Amino acid sequence: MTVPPVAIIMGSQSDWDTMRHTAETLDALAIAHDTRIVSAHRTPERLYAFATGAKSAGFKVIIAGAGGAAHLPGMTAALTPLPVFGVPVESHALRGVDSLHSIVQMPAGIPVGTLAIGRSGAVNAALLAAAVLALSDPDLAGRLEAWRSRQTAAVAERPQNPA
Ligand SMILES: Nc1c(C(=O)O)ncn1[C@@H]1O[C@H](COP(=O)(O)O)[C@@H](O)[C@H]1O
Repeated sequence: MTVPPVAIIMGSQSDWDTMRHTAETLDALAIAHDTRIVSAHRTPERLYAFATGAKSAGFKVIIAGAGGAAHLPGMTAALTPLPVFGVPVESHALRGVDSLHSIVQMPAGIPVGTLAIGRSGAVNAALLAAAVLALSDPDLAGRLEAWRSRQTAAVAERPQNPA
């Protein structure tokens, strides 16, 4: 079985509402991906097995979404040499600021590329993964360029119903 280039992992089923935007953006770029629930807190052995085996399995980039005390992206980065992008999921109590701070403040030596809180971060994690993969995939580079051109063309010059 061929392993897709991107793994999307998330701490809980409840993160899917955010992380589905990563999956949808990768779909729009025809980038195959795998989605899994992996939690540093609740399923530490699953995390260890996944992260230590991810590179040899054939994954190229890992996108990790988590909320609250969001240790998942950092712990994943500690266990693999692959690039890890972290998406702070918006939490109820602190609106995702806790998630953001947990993911972004990594100690020097173990990087996590941290995106914005919520949907924007989930979309941009996919685009960043696409940009990395496009460095060695000219077809994907073309698809990414076309995606951005469509986005530009979709922005109206004037707002509808201006106040
Ligand atoms: N931050 C983490 C980790 C982790 O970092 O390992 N595992 C679960 N969680 C987060 O807990 C939040 C609440 O989870 P539940 O909705 O299941 O209670 C989720 O946003 C999840 O990412």
